[in-house]
Amino acid sequence: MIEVDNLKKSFSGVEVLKGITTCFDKGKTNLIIGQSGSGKTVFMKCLLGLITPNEGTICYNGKVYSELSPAEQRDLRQEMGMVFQGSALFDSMTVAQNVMFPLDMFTKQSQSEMMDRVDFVLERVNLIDAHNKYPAEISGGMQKRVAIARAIVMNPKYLFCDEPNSGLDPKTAILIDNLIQEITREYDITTVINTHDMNSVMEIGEKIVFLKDGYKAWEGTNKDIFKTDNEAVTNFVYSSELFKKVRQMYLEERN
Ligand SMILES: Nc1ncnc2c1ncn2[C@@H]1O[C@H](COP(=O)(O)OP(=O)(O)OP(=O)(O)O)[C@@H](O)[C@H]1O
Repeated sequence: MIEVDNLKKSFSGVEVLKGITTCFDKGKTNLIIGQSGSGKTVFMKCLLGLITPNEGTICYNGKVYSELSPAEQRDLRQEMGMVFQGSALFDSMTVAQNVMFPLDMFTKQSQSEMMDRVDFVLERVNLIDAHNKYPAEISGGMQKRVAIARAIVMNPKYLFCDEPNSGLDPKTAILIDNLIQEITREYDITTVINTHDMNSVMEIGEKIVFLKDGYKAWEGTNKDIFKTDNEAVTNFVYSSELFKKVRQMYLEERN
């Protein structure tokens, strides 16, 4: 679980996060949504320990990050997995080498132990024959699965995904969403996903935090989002005619 209390961040006197309080539950897919420039990336970088907030606290399973020693902060960061926008695989490494990279960097495991773990996570993301392929030789969806395998290879307690569906067709995007949700539940991970994808909001939005101009303007579940009359949320989520119709049908069905 990650608990965020009154988080504030400014750059050159301009406040970008204006006092965010929320929490992200274990075993759930937690989504951060909001318009471009609303502060999603800065928020996620604070959660990753890459940006130091000016005020407020972030508490990871009971441990307040700013109160930890540098060594404890380093240990905590090793409990975090990250799926970057665009996958961010090393082009010159094979799939297996990409996935093994964190184990090689941060553990003292033997080659065979690391290989076993790589086999296990690649199998978990349904990539059994891709070990020796290079990123350029596999599809975007497969690259994303490699990125997920690499993010979970260290058995993280926290998983952060930045726009995990960018560049994928809608069908593949749903497969990736479902895979992230399954893994989150299976390993009881606290997963936080930064997304623009309304399909993800509807499919896997177990907790949604909506940011607007650096504030938390709304939070709730994908079921709540159908019912809310918060204008900022409805303007954002239902900017598409299709989603307006889906919402209308949902509300009619309930009445
Ligand atoms: N290092 C920085 N220095 C100064 N300003 C920054 C820095 N990082 C972000 N900002 C500003 O903070 C605001 C929020 O940016 P952020 O990248 O978090 O938005 P976002 O919601 O992730 O947008 P997008 O959806 O387009 O990625 C923007 O006005 C941006 O210019």
